[in-house]
Amino acid sequence: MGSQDSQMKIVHGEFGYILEDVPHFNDYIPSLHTYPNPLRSNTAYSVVKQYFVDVDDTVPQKIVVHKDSPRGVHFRRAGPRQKVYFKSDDVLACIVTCGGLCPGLNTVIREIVCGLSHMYDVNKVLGIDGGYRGFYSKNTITLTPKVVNDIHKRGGTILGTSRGGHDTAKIVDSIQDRGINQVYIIGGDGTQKGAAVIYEEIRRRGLKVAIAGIPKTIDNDIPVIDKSFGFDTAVEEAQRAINAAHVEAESIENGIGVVKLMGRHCGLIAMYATLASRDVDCCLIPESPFYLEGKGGLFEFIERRLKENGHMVIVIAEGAGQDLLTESMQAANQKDASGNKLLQDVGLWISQRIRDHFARQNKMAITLKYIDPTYMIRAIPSNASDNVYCTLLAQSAVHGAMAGYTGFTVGLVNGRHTYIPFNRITERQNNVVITDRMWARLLSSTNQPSFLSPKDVNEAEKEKPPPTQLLDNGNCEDGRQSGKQADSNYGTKN
Ligand SMILES: Nc1ncnc2c1ncn2[C@@H]1O[C@H](COP(=O)(O)OP(=O)(O)O)[C@@H](O)[C@H]1O
Ligand SMILES: O=P(O)(O)OC[C@H]1O[C@](O)(COP(=O)(O)O)[C@@H](O)[C@@H]1O
Ligand SMILES: [Mg+2]
Repeated sequence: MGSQDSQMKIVHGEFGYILEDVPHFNDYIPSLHTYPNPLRSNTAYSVVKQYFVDVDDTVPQKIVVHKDSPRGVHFRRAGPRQKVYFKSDDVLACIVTCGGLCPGLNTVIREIVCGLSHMYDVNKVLGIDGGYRGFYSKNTITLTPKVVNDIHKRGGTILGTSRGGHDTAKIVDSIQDRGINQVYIIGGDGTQKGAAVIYEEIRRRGLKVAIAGIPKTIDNDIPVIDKSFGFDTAVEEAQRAINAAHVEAESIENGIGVVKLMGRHCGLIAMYATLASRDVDCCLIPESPFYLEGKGGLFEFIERRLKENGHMVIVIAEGAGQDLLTESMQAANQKDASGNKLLQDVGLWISQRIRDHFARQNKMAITLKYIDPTYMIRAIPSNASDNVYCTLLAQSAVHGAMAGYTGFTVGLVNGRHTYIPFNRITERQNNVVITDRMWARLLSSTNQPSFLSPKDVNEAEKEKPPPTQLLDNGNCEDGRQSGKQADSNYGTKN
């Protein structure tokens, strides 16, 4: 490997190889003592050939390549290392969950506690109560394998969560005062930004404290990673609402079922729930503008679909059409404690607009049922495959912290578990790219109008990354600018 960037720990190798590495204690603490990994004598793991990850193992961000394309960006492969930087008895770990709920939070908590205990004989783990503010305003919860044994069967987080309340200095004071030396932070983009500044402060103070993030987002809008835990569970649960809407709609003449799903800025839940269901006639998402009246508008489409089929189902993501909701502007600039914009209820609004339209037209009597399962799809336990996924994420985080890595987020990249620098997952958000094949698949499955003029397509195209995956979005000159580009993300990969 060649030169190293002092700011971002970027290592350049041959043939355009780039490693976007994560920090390590060795970067700022000299002459640290190391210990053999206790897994060497663990009866379950010691029989595995090549159980330990080679120090040079890295994972490419882009897997679609041509014979002459550069090797591109890589991330450090997650997993256990031969040497660890903590003696088991010396570890005092803590876990905190922040931001909105997501299926699988409890599973990740469980597997961090069990991973630390069963793999590394670490038995001092604290739960921080109620998000970041719990570091300085509340007591901690003692977490043992027994305490967390069956929490994966429950929705929510046994630790509680919150928005707002991030005071970096006070959080790091609390970490230092309590003697905590491993911090596991489970949360979304806001939480990971918070984790990044905690790491910076820890490093500034020269503390041997590992900061490990586990990315959480129900919307699946964290870039770089293949998908976020709990997303599949949420999409599955959304099917129940869509089914109910369909049953209601098809049981009555000109029945319309409207289902509002989560997605402030990103329509991935709505898109996948629609693609999975096949009962949906129209899916509306924040990324795709639409209009109601006139030729090519939503009302015209509803009329046509009702004439053809006698019923229809509309799925709308909560962030869709916000620009159209001008009536109640007084709430438009309200924000939550974390600074996230509060949205108007687009489901209620669109339901009323559809009712008004058909009442005014007086040519077709409709019956509309509005179903709002918003919180039901996230306040549930994770499904079986998300449980396994959560387990591997948690174990990756534990292996990384024990091996002395810090300032990283764990994430699945092209099917392999990796350590990703915080900035790569917080610098922008993923979303549906409406000029990509996945959205085309949706349009073709619902046969809904795209609501796009050629001008809109051009606009969307400008925001898109280059047409092949050959250039790495994060590093090609033009790729950094757009917040709306496709990544190697599950949601947008096609
Ligand atoms: N830029 C930031 N710097 C530090 N902390 C942040 C930042 N953005 C959000 N946070 C904190 O992260 C936590 C969760 O953020 P929030 O946006 O509510 O949820 P999510 O992590 O799911 O995006 C909150 O405690 C919030 O104060
Ligand atoms: O009502 P709350 O708790 O603020 O959460 C609702 C919002 O959180 C989200 O689920 C996004 O949260 P995450 O992506 O961080 O999980 C949005 O889709 C939704 O609008
Ligand atoms: Mg967020």
